[in-house]
Amino acid sequence: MKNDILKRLRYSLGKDAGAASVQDWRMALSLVLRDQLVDVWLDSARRAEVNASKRVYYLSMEFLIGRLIEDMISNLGLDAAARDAVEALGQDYDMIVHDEPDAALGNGGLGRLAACFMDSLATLGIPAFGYGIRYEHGLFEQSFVDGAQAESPETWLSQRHVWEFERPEVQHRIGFGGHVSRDGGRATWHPDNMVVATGYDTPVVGWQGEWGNTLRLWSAKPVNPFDLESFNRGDYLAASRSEALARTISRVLYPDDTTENGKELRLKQEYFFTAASIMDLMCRHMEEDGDIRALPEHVAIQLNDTHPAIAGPELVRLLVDDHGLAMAEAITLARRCLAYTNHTLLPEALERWPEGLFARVLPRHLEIIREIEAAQQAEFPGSPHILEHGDVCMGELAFVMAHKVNGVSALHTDLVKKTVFAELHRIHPTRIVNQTNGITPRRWLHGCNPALRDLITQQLGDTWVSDLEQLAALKAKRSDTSFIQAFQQAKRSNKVALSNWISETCGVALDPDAMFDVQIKRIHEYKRQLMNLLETVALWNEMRDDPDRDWTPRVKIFGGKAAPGYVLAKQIIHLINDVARVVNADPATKGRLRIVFPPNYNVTMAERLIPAADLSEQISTAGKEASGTGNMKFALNGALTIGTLDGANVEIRDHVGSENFFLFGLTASEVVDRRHQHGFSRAAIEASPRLQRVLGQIFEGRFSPEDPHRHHGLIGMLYDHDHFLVTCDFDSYYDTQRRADVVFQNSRNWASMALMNTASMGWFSSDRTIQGYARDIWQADAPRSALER
Ligand SMILES: CCc1ccc([C@H](C)CC(=O)N[C@@H]2O[C@H](CO)[C@@H](O)[C@H](O)[C@H]2O)cc1
Repeated sequence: MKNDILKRLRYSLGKDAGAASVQDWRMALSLVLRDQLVDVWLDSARRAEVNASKRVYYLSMEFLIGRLIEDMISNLGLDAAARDAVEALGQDYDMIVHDEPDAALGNGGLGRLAACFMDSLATLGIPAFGYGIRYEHGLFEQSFVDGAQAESPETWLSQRHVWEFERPEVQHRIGFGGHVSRDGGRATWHPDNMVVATGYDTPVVGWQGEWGNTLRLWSAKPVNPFDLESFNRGDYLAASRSEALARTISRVLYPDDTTENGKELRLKQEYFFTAASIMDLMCRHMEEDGDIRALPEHVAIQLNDTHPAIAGPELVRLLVDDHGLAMAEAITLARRCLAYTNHTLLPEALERWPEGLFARVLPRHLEIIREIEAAQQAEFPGSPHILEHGDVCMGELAFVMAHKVNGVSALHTDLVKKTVFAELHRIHPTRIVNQTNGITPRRWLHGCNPALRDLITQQLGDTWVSDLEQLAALKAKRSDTSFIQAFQQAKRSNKVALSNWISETCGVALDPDAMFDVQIKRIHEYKRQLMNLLETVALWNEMRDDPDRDWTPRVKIFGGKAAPGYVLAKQIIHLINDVARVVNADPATKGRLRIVFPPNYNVTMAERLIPAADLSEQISTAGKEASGTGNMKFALNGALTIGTLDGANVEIRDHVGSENFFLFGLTASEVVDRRHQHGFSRAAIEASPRLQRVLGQIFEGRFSPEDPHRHHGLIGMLYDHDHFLVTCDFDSYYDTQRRADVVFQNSRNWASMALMNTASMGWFSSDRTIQGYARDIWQADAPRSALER
């Protein structure tokens, strides 16, 4: 490999070793690795074609991939070889792999789940394509200016993205606007604005490099790139106008992760990638099979939330307008190919597009949606409407056009049946199924936690990496002193590594023997970072009130971005940084309490923080977090969870044992009841002197002397609009934190509880989740699943 790297450096990058930069070495190493995976990739594509096997198409507006170099290395089993080769060339291996920018093509949970699913589909040998958008700019870069979030454009493509292959021959014309003409019964759409979707393919090779799938991301390009006439007239802007307009469609990821923004460009992005993907898979089917009516046998399309829900009308459009099927048959055929995953119950996240906008941008699709609505109403009179109050409801459209709909945790799926789709569930009682989320153990244990990985492999061999339930064998080690010590040592070495990184990047010194208490996720009121912060201030107060008490030293670590337009979430960030500044400067609690908030939380930072965590904060208002996946990553890496009975916390607690989980707070049904009680938050504050004191301090500007009124809005909101019941869960949360303090003081006991978490997380592998989709939704076989091996 050493010579291959030198050869690539010379002939692909035109550099000799003496002149090479870290980036050059990384590119050269990556190109050598790429050579290794192309064979299995192309071979898999050929085999899928020859076997005419059913393909899965995962349509997602987001793929939160992170870095790929380490994934490629470990899936090819080249960890040692790559490190040895790079070190033999006198280079710093960690520096080289850390040089790769994150592919931050997603906001949070939904996007990261899509990335984990791609890894599991390849590891299980299920032929699949991931389809999405090749954003020029991913999720914004976050920095803090005087404690407040500032955003700047993300620039991952400012350098060559070495893992992708541009496919200039894979192009589809995507239309917008215009009108529909009719001759006889046939409709023809005449768009008045076209762009070209060009495919960029990234190979996704599974564990042990036995199968490779494709992530095809679409980039928008103009039909006519350059208007020479305008240029010759000296109107240079006009000359590149069409190019600029076209590129806008795949220019940037919308940074909202819970609020639909109703922007026309967002609708165009959704249609652009969905239409290109549907056209692409139809071409492949017609080339390979040729019988349009056989489509459902060969194609399973999964819609990652409602963002690609236009896939239903688009498929029907092609079947009717291009293939001449009758509307009714086309609708039925399309439904047999489509399935939809719901990821949120938050009303503001459910997409509804104004009919007027639809009529302007997608006139033919609006007609077809009317046909779909009419057919649904005819067959199921009184069924909830897709077209309602002048809006196109994308949730109802996705549901009606899918043969299966799933939630992402048992509690969430239950709530989907009882709330957002209650009526449709009554009409279609077998359509909704549950598929509890999962995470890939390749990135989220084998890759990010070598210390724990090696300890486990020493014990079990390494087949656990693709058969995670084997971890259960470690339960027998919970009273094995030497194993527990080795387990503790692995955690401590991760905490030391993180302490070094935090002191370098944030200039804050951490005590690796303190409890590392971590909350990393998007900033949102329902995730209740605010409650965590209020508990921290209460703890600070009592550490100062009672300095002689044997306090468990705590390090509070926060990480997460707020959607730029989400003012309240940005205020929460500002408050956390304001409190951190005061607490970290307080000699009275020095060495006992530290608060750090490293800016620009992303996948790579999660890989750094999670292995070093002792306590995982999963404290959302019950009924609001559809599943969570960070919760799974923490437990797998030997952290204990403090959490509510929400999302997948419920199933995690069932698997790890209630004795190994710090539960607190109202349940989902208690939340609903409490909300109906008038003045519930004032009553809760009234009943908690501890909370009153903290709210008073913040309100008076104790943590923002330079702007005493800064947090008035936030605190005022808790008195009268505490929609997410921070006030009601505060005391039980505080008490549970104190319980965790006591347990942590018995490090041996804590470690065996942590081991029980790691050992019990096998079921939360995304391999198990994907096998569930393959069995219950796609009817696709998984040739390489552990079961089949
Ligand atoms: C239209 C704006 C928008 C963009 C993204 C979203 C996503 C659905 C939000 C999201 O990421 N949801 C998270 O999905 C995860 C994967 O299933 C779950 O684990 C999280 O609980 C859920 O919040 C909603 C609305």
